[in-house]
Amino acid sequence: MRKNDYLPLFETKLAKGRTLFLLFVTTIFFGIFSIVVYRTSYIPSKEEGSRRFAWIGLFLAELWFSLYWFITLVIRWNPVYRYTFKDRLSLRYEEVLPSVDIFVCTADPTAEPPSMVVNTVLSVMAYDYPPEKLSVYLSDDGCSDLTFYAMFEALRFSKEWLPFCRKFGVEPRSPEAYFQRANSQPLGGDAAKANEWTSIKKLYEDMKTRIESTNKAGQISEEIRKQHKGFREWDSVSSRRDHQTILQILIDGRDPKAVDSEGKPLPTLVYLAREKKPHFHHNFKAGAMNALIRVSSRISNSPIILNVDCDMYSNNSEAVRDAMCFFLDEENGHEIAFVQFPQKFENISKNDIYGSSLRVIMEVELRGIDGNGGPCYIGTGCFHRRESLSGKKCIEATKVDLKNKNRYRKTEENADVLEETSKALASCDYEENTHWGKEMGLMYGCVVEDILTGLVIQCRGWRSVYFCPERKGFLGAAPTTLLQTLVQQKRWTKGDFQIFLSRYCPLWHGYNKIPLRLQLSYLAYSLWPVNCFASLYYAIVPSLCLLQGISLFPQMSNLWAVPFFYVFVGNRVYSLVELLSCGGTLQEWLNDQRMWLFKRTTSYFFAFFDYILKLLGFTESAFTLTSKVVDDDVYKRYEQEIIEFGTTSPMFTILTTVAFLNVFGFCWGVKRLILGEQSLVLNPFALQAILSGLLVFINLPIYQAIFLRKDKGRMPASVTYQSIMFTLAACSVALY
Ligand SMILES: O=c1ccn([C@@H]2O[C@H](COP(=O)(O)OP(=O)(O)O[C@H]3O[C@H](CO)[C@@H](O)[C@H](O)[C@H]3O)[C@@H](O)[C@H]2O)c(=O)[nH]1
Ligand SMILES: [Mn+2]
Repeated sequence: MRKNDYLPLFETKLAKGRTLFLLFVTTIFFGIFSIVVYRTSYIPSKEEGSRRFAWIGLFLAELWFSLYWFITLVIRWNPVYRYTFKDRLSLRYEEVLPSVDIFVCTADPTAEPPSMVVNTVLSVMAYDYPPEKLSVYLSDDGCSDLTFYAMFEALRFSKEWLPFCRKFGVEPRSPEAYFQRANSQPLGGDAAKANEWTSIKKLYEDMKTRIESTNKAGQISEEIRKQHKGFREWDSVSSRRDHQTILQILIDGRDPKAVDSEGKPLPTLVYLAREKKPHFHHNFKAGAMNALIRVSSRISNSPIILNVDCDMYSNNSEAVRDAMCFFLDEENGHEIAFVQFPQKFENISKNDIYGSSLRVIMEVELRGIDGNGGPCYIGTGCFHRRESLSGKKCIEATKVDLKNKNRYRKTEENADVLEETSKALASCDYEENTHWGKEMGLMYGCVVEDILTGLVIQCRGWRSVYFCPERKGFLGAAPTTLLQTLVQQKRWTKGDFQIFLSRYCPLWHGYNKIPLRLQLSYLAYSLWPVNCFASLYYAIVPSLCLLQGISLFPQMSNLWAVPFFYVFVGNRVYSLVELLSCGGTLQEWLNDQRMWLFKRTTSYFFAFFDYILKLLGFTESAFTLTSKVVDDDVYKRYEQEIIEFGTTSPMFTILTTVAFLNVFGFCWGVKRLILGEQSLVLNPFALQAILSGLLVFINLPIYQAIFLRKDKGRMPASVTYQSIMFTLAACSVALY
């Protein structure tokens, strides 16, 4: 055994059941191999023109699926589980814990209500960590005085909230989430405690009411404006796209008067709206983060940076300590650039109707990618080493000593002076002719700045770690309508594809820098959009061929049908078991299957063409913000798990057209099975009809939305008409 001092601060365990997995994979592999043999040895002759054509297309689609299957296999090869020892951390380093800068990003007071932002900010201010070592920065790309006002309220409420959290070990430390959950049982029934609970709850609710009514009014009253000098800044703001830098240190942690109601120090709290000018590209979230990196380096300069989206509150007050177990580990800590926590969501419907919990990605795939060399950076819930964001390679980095005895950084400047002198760091032209966005900070030019930045950091020799504590570290808001989900997926898909085709392609850029299996893991996401072609083909052509009487699969009695069955059923059963084993339900699996079809035929398809249009210079990539608010009516349907259509969108037209084609194909298929002379097992159309039948089953909610539903979320008539036209066109092409 090693000396006590050197007991590691974290440990890594490998997943079990690998032999079984290997066995299963081998059988699937033989299945795929047999399909390839069948497809190549029975290619229809040239005389059967259209059948030959359809056959080869199907074969190509199957080859693509096989390649993609191989990549998902690489991801599942070697999942790892991480565990931390926070008690050892406290024993060894309690006095010298590193300080942490926490960045929260928000961009629009309408899509991201200030009352939500406040909760996120309060939750991270209340971490179980020495408060004098925490600095919270809010970046407001919406440059909204409403959001600033909410921060001002947070500053006052934190003086009561932080002591309350400490005293009662509150979890989670977002007041909204806490009061929603603990409502029925205020702290175990003790009268004094109950009183305290009631009074802080009232304080919170009053604050929330004030924030929301101010928000509704759309402006700040004169009375409030007098209470903080910061409000005056908005006198010279003409629009959110054109304004000076607004930097306000709301709480200055160095100030001995900055204490909570128990006299304990408060964390530093800073509001920043970086400068915006019409002619400067602001690079969305990556630009905001880079401005924060610079500004914070003057104000607190903590060696560790945590970044969260404004909709993702801290759900586990010990998460900072968990992260430190990795960074401070004597043996492996020095090469770890970031510690990524999973994205978990609190607003998932019972059976995750839109598949937005990303359960399999979070529970299975990222663990696997961690085993392959380190998880990707997924934008939120991630602790970074400041040094690794500065563009340095791992071996070149000075490895600043993270340990820190000093309570505060020694800057003599008082807060007002500090504000003035730091402003320039967030101005539009600061980055001109610098390496920011290219070598330093988060990378520009990609709508998934997170994935790209993570990849580049890993290629500089840094490691990363994926950590899923039992009590979820962060909880966010997932999109709650079908269209929002598809649009979000489109942004991700487009961004990942853009990386694939750029000079940062994991295959070239990562060559010899990161392990091959990590390069391949990145491909799983980069190649998402290409899936659309194979999927659209498989969802449309076999159905159309049923109309025309072209058979594309072996008869059921034929031995060659076995691999088709086995590979299809085997893989579906595997995905079901996988989902169930990480806590999903059967219905959730079905929903997930449907969403995969929907995403592949719409989001991926549009992402692909958007990218091509951008390449040709027709469009600029934009970051379409996911709205975090929806109508009550819409939300009710979400909770009842009724799929929301309700608006016209080309995405819905595609979905509906495919659904109609499947119905036609299926009806014709059934007709052929009934009228055919052979029995079912001998009928050459049986497998194809089953395929169309499955697609019809998956698409059932679409037919419902068209024909049966009366609510506002039903399919708009114009979408239906358009789709009928497309369907008829496709059918007539197929038939004549
Ligand atoms: O110009 C912008 C646009 C967005 N944001 C912030 O970026 C975050 C993510 O935006 P959201 O609309 O919630 O997108 P999601 O699809 O939910 O975000 C996921 O995907 C993004 C990359 O596409 C990552 O940056 C995020 O961390 C990740 O959660 C939010 O806090 C926004 O306030 C900005 O600060 N400035
Ligand atoms: Mn989000």
